[in-house]
Amino acid sequence: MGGEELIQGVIQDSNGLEETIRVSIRLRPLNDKELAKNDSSDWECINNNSVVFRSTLPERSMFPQSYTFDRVFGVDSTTKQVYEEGAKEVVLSVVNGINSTIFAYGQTSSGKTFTMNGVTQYSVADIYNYMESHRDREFVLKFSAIEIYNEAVRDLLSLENIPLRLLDDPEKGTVVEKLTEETLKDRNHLQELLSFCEVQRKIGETSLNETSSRSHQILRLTIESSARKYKKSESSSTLTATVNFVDLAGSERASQTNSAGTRLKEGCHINRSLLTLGTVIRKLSKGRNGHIPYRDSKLTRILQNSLGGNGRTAIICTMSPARSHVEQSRNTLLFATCAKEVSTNAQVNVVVSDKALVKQLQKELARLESEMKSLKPLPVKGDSTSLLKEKELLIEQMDKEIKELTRQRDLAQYRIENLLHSVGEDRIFKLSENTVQTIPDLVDLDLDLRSDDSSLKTFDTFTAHEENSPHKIDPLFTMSHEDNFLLDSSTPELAGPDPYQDWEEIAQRVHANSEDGCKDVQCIELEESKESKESLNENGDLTLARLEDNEGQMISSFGTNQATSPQRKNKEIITNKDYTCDGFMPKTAEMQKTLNCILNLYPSEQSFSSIEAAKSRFQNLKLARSKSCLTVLMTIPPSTLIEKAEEDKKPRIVGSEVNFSGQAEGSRRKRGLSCGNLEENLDTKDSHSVCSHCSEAKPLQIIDEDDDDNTSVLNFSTGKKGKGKNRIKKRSGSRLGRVSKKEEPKETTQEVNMEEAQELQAHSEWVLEFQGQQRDIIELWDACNVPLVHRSYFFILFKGDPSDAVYMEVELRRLFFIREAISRSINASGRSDTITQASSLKALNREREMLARRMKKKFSVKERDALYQKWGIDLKTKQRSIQLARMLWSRTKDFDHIHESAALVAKLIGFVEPSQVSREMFGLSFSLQSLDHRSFPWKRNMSLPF
Ligand SMILES: Nc1ncnc2c1ncn2[C@@H]1O[C@H](COP(=O)(O)OP(=O)(O)OP(=O)(O)O)[C@@H](O)[C@H]1O
Repeated sequence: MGGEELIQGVIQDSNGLEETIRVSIRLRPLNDKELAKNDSSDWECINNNSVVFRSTLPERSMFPQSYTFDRVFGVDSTTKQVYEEGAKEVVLSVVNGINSTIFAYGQTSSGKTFTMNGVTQYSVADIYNYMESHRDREFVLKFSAIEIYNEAVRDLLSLENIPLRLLDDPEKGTVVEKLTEETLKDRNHLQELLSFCEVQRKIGETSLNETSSRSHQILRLTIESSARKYKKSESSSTLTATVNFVDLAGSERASQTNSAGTRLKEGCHINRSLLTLGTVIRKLSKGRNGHIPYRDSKLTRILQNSLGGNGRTAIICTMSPARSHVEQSRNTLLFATCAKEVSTNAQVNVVVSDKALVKQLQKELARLESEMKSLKPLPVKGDSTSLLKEKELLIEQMDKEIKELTRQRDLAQYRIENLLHSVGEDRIFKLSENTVQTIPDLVDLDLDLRSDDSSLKTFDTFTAHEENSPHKIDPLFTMSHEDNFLLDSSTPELAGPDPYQDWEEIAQRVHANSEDGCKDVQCIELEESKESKESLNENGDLTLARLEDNEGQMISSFGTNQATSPQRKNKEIITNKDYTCDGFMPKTAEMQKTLNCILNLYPSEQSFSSIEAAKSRFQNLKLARSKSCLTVLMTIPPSTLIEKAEEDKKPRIVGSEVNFSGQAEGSRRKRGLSCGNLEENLDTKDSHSVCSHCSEAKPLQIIDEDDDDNTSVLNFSTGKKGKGKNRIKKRSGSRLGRVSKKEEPKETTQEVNMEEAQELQAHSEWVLEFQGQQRDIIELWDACNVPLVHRSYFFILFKGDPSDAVYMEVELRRLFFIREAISRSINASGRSDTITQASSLKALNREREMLARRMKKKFSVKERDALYQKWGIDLKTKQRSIQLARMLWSRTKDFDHIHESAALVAKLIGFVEPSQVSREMFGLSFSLQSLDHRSFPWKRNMSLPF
């Protein structure tokens, strides 16, 4: 074999030859001993394929047992026949590149060695004959021989008796490590080696003093054949195959050997290999499913390819015909029967030359490269690691964010709860304020039943609420709620539950109804809006007409700190509508219309159907509560004022009239506005009697004021520290007049004078107190940025009547509270130097809006309707309450939340007990129980216009 054509690999033909193991039976002749013992044969080969057991015993002779195999050789058969018909075909497959194996299986001294030696010789002869007959091809023969004894592998070509290890080769399967493999030079060389192996085996057996083979012998002849090449550049394929000649040890069982000690151990090992061989054959005979225990013995492991694998196999089972060996013979036949069923898949093993292999490998490499290009590159380990770390960091960061957001959410929820809580308190407070400012408009209508006690109770309730509230109100939010009413002069936003889906429809109906009632008033108002300016310019001192100073300029210092500077009041004009006379006028007019509507809505039998009736009653009743409020109610309609003023061009008796006309005459003297004055001015018919109240208390001297003493609505509402002394003096006069009118005649003039003196003294003290409170309130309005609307309302309603004390007190308390809250807020921010009050209030407004939005979302329509039903408010009541609230709101624009107002009205007028008004309804933090109905005694007697 040339060195340039090294065998690099074996390629098996995919189209293998599947066949079963060729099984032959050979009966040896009776040997001399057997013949001597007349150990006659019970076996008869009836044909070339069957052997029959015929017992010589009469009782068994009738039941012959027949065994059929590929070939059965009788005692007369020669080894050549056995080889030719039982092994040659299989053996010579090796020259065609197919592995082959010839087994000799049988009991001891059955003729295995005898037969196998002959078969090997014939095979070698035939192989060489084949080689010689195929000169066009080159053949390489290699020979190796091993012996397996006691599961030890021995190299028969080696003189050293060293056990060899078995190795697993991926291509060749199990190989014997360091096995001598002789390349045969010629057939003689092979014969010498065969002889040597025989000697080696016999030497071993001789050492054991045994005549029979106790070991397995495997002679292996490998043949590489290739087409003979004529040019060095030519490449050719090579066929390579191995033929194994296996002479097994005797198959008898250990028990049958009657051996012990070494013999027993030997027998066990022999049996181990033979038993494993039998198991493998038996399993293979049933198919290749399941585990085949090739590795359970050295024999089966080495012959794995020959047993049901890539190769052709022939088994020659030798048997003794002696009757004494019947059982062993039967076992041999059973093994042969199983082996007959085993199929193999012989394939041609093509050895590719290095060049062909390189070429083939290059082709394969190109194909693989093409496939790799079409595949996406897998991520490198380093990249995937960094990516993993990146994602872990991201997850960690997201976890942190989630925790932070969760914390913020909890904090926000807590804050919102506090807000709602505080809003509830504030809302009640605000409602209380509304009650003070708006409901009193209704309250004042019920002149018969009002008392100082009721108002005081109301005030007490509010005070107690503020002082005894179990809730700690956050100043910041409290302030924001406060300013919800105080700081926002715009039309209040409908926040919170809005149960009035049919609002517009209802409103239109109500509006129509109310407009009917207010038609006259509105008509007058239209006239008034036009005439009032003229009259203002002409007269200048009516309640709502005092909008310009002596030079005719608008006073524009509402709601600003500048308002406290009298020097600037006539010089600056604020263009903002809400803070100018133009902005103030409609609001005041709206309020006035509302009040008029309320008056008109009351039935005549309740003495409130007409202003005249009310005025008449007023003149005859003792004003126990806010006289100024009532007076405003009775005198606010400017048209009426104007009408009365125009009608009474004639000189007035009272000092105010004198002053009025005096101003018309160009005098710079002005008069303070007081309820009494207005009342007196308006009531032309009864002017004398009313004025007599004032005149009794020296009204003429007191009412007259200096030119600079501006105590008009604008001055008061804008926070100007007007000299209210004269006005208060005038009030004291009214008070005195009222008192004197209601009092019974005194028994003596002295007692009367004493009482009057005491009362005068008390009233003087109140006047001073009121004046001080007024100054404080004005300052606080500025400090708290109280809108003009509120200032105006307050001014109109409370003008120094002793019964106004509670309202003054409430206003002061609230303003103090707001100012303190603002201060705390600014201080809490730590940036008092940079954060202005305005910015703080702006922030609070934002919070208020946020809160309002939240409240707005609180209930759905269905939920609200369900609540109405739950609270026993039927649709009619609901609509009526809505009507009233709508009317009030549309006129005054002073309700922050119309729905709340409506509900409050509905509750307080007696449809439902106030105690049933829950926080759910108003979005308040606690029940309106604090607004105990005793605080609103008017409701028991008040009849609503529906
Ligand atoms: N077909 C045969 N014709 C004539 N003699 C035979 C035949 N077969 C075997 N013998 C003889 O029988 C004897 C035993 O044969 P052999 O040694 O081959 O048996 P064996 O099966 O190999 O026994 P062991 O397993 O103990 O080696 C030998 O003397 C052999 O010459």
